[in-house]
This record gives sequence, structure tokens and C-alpha cells, in this order.
Amino acid sequence: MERNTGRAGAVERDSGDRDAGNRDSGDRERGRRWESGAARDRGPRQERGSTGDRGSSGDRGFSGDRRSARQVGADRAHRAVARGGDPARQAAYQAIAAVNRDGAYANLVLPQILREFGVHGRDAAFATELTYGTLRAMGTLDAIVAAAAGREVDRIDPPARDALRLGAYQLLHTRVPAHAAVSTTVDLLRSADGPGATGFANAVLRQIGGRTRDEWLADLAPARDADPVGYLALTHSHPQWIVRAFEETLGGDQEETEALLVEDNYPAAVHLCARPGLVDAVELADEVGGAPGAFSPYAVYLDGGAPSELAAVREGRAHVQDEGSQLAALALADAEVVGEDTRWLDLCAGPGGKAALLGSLAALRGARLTAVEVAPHRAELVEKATRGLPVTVLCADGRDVGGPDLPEAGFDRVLVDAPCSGLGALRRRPEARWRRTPSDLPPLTRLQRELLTAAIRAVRPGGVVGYVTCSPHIVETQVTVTESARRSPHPVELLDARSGVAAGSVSMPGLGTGPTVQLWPHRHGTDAMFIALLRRTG
Ligand SMILES: C[S@@+](CC[C@H](N)C(=O)[O-])C[C@H]1O[C@@H](n2cnc3c(N)ncnc32)[C@H](O)[C@@H]1O
Repeated sequence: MERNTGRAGAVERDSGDRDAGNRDSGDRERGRRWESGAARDRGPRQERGSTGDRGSSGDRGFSGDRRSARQVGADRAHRAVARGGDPARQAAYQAIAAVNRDGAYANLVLPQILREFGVHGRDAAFATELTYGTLRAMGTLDAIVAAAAGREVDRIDPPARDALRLGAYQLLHTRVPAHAAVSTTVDLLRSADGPGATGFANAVLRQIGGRTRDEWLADLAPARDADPVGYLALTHSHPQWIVRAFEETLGGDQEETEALLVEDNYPAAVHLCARPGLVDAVELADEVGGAPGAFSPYAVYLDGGAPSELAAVREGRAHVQDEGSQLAALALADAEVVGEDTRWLDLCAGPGGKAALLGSLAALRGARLTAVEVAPHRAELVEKATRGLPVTVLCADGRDVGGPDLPEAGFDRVLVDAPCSGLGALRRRPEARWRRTPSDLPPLTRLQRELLTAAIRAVRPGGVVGYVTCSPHIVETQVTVTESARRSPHPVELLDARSGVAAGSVSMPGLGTGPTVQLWPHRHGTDAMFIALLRRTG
């Protein structure tokens, strides 16, 4: 890997490894399969779910030295389990606490906690369902907990608050019998926090369990006609600003917006990308017991399991990648370019999913990919992901076009898979909807425009730039493209991205009127990827 420290000020925290959830959780099936064994009294009902509390940081056991605080929490949980506690629920409770009180990411912290607790198999699936489900549904759950407790959730002590969320989730979203949901939650709280709040928790949970979720919502949600956004937000557990943003992109169609919100509350399926030239999607599907994808010629849908353990993934014949991400890379790779077509550039490459697919195609077509990533550890991931492919990894700021490594007008195809809010991948990151705020958007859109402008400078006249985000928010998509094109020092024209996206499939519905493409979880089963193709014309 070549390093070019270049400009400082990377926006690593906003990078959004959007396939991380795909890679790390794979929990749609786990969520479905946990009903039996140690979890015999449980069963999924449905996951529906609004506005939300982001939890507070710095609570007892999680403030100060994070590692030792986490260790304290884990030790306490170990003791509780040793006293006969329920390891799956203990693991879920610890994971929810780490997310809400310590700013952890569920997809990273939960596997670690499951390992620490020695939770496997169906119990791990149950713990995953409880953790992800509770975090996704937190907006709705908090409104119900607050109503039952007679006070806002931020006035409930954090240990009791997280336990109540977990208990309420079981009562309202699963087939866990009410008595089991209440007593295990009270036990959990007692073992984590002592007897102090157990009476309170017991009373609140009994009240919650006295009504169905629909009955609670009928009482708490605003009337749909009077306040559609408030209704959708509370009913489907999304912040109102996100509901508004989705609705705007969907042209004000509330039914579709609702379908999207519903889909966001289900775990995303795991998709593999069969690397071109190394394995065919049909062969790979046979090998891994999956099914070839509907739209990308390289996609394979997995039926649960742990993708990192598959031989094809370990051997580098396939990698985990949402089908929408594959389509975005393919749209760029298949756009018509006249003349030389050997110099490809990925300006925001980490962790390397699209670079791996583009690098595989480059190998077949006699091209070479330069993959730029500003964050050193993510540049290392790109190296790993593209080993053996004709790819040069540069640890540099993609805005610094003009030097010998990133010459002006030096590339035939350029991908800008821009850092974004990640609102298109809420299925994968259960806590993301509560962490993101509208104030994240201005710095992100500034960076997106700078990167897209740099890409237009890096591509030669006649070459093509692909601008991609995993967010359907209009300011990150249409507005960024329009503004960057308007201010570009070089003229550009928008190409119709629909043909590139749909090239490998018999027919792909719901691509709109072009020339840009917006994919959707509820329409296409993919993350909500946005794709624009721009040709430099002078
Ligand atoms: C959405 S992710 C890219 C995902 C990647 N294309 C893939 O398919 O795996 C955006 C990436 O851009 C990187 N990034 C952010 N600012 C950058 C900059 N100024 N120059 C280059 N990379 C940057 C982030 O660190 C992050 O890894």
C-alpha cells in the first residue's frame, strides 16, 4: 500500500461501512430460527415499531475507562449467569446497555459479548433477535414505557430503562409468555443493579403486558390523518426527520414510505458477490446452499449462517456485499466509454467491497484500479480485499487530485462511493436511526461535493464518474450531484444509470424515470443505494 498523508481531517466517523451489518450480523435467519431449545418459550411475532431516545452515555459501569467499565459489566453478568441467570437475555441486556450507554455498535459489541458469555446456537440467535429488535423498536418502546411508567424514559435510571425496553420488546413483539418476559426482566435487573428498582420494573412491565402493541399505539400514536409523519414515526419506530426525508424522496407517497419503514425493521438478508472470473453465481449458490440473485449477475442470496466461515469467502472467490452495492459498481463498469479504458479509480475505497468487484472486472478487461482511502486501517482492509487483483491501494485524501498518483484527467472510470449518512442501510445498523441527526448532513454534503468535484477533475474528457451513496436523502443525492455538476470546472452530462443497473437482470422494476437510480429495500431487497453516472464532456 502506498501512503500519502496528504490533507488531514478525514471523516472516518462518517464513513459508513455499509456492508458491515451484512457481514457481521446475518441475522434475518437467526432471528427466525431461535424458537426452540433453551428458548422454547419464545417465538417471534413481528417487528414493527418512532421517535426515540438515544440513550445517555457515561452511566454507571460504562463511564471513564471504557474497557475496565465494560469488564465490570461483563463480570457482573458472568456472576449473574453463574447464579442461574439466562445467558441469552443477559447478553442482550449487556449489548443494549453498551450501545445506549457507551456508544457501542451492536454489530461489533454483540458478537464479543456472546463469545465472552459462551452463548452459541439458538441462544445466540435469541440474544441477537432481542438486541437488534429492542434497538430498532426503541422509539415505540420508549413511548409505551413512558406511558406505563408515568414519566419520560430519560427520567428512569439507565439500568432499569434498558431492562424495561428489553422486557417491553418481549411482551409486545415476541411470543414469549408475559409471565416469562416480566420475571426474567426483573431477575435481570436484580442481578445487574440490585433489588432497588425491581418492584417498579415489575409494575411497569405488568401494565405494558396488559395491552397489545396495537392497543398501545391506538392510544399513543397521533391520528394518521392529522399527523401522518408523527403516526408513521411512532408506529414504525423511526425519528420523524428520517420519515420526512424518505417521504420526500418517495415523492410524498405515504404508502410506500410506510412499506420502507416496515422493511427497515427487518434484518437485511446476507448477499455474496461471486468474484467475476473466479466463480459463477450459480456455482457459488450451489456450493453455499444459497440462491442466485435477482438483479446482479454476481449476487448470491444466503440463507443465514456465518458467511465468513464459507470456503469461497475464505479463499477470496466471493465476498459479502449487498446486491445494491454490486449494482452500483457494475453501473460504472458497464457505462459506455469511448477510447482507452484501462485506468480505473475508486476514490473512497474502504473497506474494499466495490474495489474488489471492480478489481476483478479490471483483471478480466486488462484494466488497473487505483483504490484511494483516507483512513489507514480502512486502506489496509482494501489491501486485504483486493489481494491478487490489479489494484494499487493509496492511503490518501481523494480530494487531492493533481499529483503523480492521482493525475488530473488521468482516469477512464472513477467511482465516488461517498461517505454518507447511511440512512439507506438502517436494516443493518439497529442503533443508527437514533444516532444520526440532521446536523450530520451539512459536513457530509460538503465532503460529498468536494469528492465528486475531485472525481470530475480526475476523469479524462469522455470518461465516466459514478457517484454513489447509501442514503436516499435528497441533499446527499440529487442536490449533491446537481450542485457539483453546476459548479464543476469541467462540463459534464448525466447518463441514464438505469440501463447499467439493470444490465444483468431480465427486468428490474421500480427504477423510476432516470437518469439517476434510487434502489430501495422494500422494492428491490437491496440497501437504498443512489447511483448517478456523469460523463465529462470537455
Ligand atoms: C461509503 S464508504 C466506501 C465503501 C466502499 N466503496 C466499499 O464498497 O467497501 C466511504 C469511504 O470513504 C472514506 N473517505 C472519507 N473521506 C475520504 C476522503 N476525503 N478521501 C478518501 N476517502 C475518504 C471513508 O473512510 C470510507 O471508508
